Amino acid sequence: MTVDSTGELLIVEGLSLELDIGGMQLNALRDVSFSLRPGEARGLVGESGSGKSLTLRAILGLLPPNARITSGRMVVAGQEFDLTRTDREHRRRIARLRGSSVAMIFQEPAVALNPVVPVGKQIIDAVARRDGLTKRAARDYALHLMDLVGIHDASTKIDAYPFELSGGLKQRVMIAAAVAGEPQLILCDEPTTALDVTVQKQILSLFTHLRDELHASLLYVTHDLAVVAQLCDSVTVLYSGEVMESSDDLRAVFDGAQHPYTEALLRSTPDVDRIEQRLYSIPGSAASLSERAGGCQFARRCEYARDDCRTGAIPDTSGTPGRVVRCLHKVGAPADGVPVGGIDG
Ligand SMILES: Nc1ncnc2c1ncn2[C@@H]1O[C@H](COP(=O)(O)OP(=O)(O)OP(=O)(O)O)[C@@H](O)[C@H]1O
Repeated sequence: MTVDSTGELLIVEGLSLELDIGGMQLNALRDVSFSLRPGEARGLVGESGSGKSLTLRAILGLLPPNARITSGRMVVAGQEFDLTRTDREHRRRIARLRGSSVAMIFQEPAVALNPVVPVGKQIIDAVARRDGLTKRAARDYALHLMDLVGIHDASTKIDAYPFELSGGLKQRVMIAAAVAGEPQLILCDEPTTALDVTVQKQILSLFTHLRDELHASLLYVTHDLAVVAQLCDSVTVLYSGEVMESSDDLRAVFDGAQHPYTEALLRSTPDVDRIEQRLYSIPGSAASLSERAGGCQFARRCEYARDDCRTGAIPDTSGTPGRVVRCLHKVGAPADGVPVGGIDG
């Protein structure tokens, strides 16, 4: 496996992105950085609109036409990319990553699967992109992949059309096609959101299984910290296009979130061990792209916010290697024992 000299499989550094909306250039991502070791699963967490999908799309070179990367560097499997480049050579290099080192699993199988082609053929086509496989070997390998992703009667299902399969099975087909190229890195964009709870659990177990089988790294986008707890080793929390908190050690965040937004997210995540609990709901809503101001983006909803949070860039105040906390008044810091406005506010 090729990795960066630092031992990381993926490094995203200083990714900033603007969207052209009605002629206005609006910041959608600002200085987003994180990395992933071989075999690691990192959760990329945040509410709707926080920039999770745009981050994945920037890595894959699949951005919408009105998006422009204004800064950012990426290293994938030892290859370096200046993400601000848009020339053909750069686009070709990034496109080459897709289907080889990097695979993407989308939220909606309907988007990724062709409705008029049998699912088996779609997996075989993905398999056939690998060098030197005969038709027969590609079919056998497709059957193996279907088995790997838990499609038990693969020899029957291989000829089915997507509409003949349940949502969970379609998701498994999409995953089989995505891993056909034996990717080192799998990017997942909320792949269980459209599924019911039981199937969600099965698909999450499948990802754990695939990680073990393929030794792949996962970058898993979700709004749900409970999913991250189940699947991931590390976490990066996004809010309004900026990293609020990030840790190579997931446990450290669950045991002691330092950013008020992470703490609020944890308080609003159901705990299966406590049935009779009232879930916390973060007051207010995130600013729209055009309303985003300087300072900490979360300040307008933050119980701990003070005047200094609303101006200037917010530095990383973590002081711990492998951890980032962009907050001037961290949760649990001595001066912040009592949140401004009180705990019930
Ligand atoms: N092509 C686009 N044109 C205009 N606005 C866009 C475009 N793509 C994304 N946005 C906006 O950029 C912000 C970030 O979008 P993104 O899809 O990355 O969020 P997300 O965290 O993945 O949200 P969700 O969980 O709802 O998918 C949102 O406010 C979204 O509406």
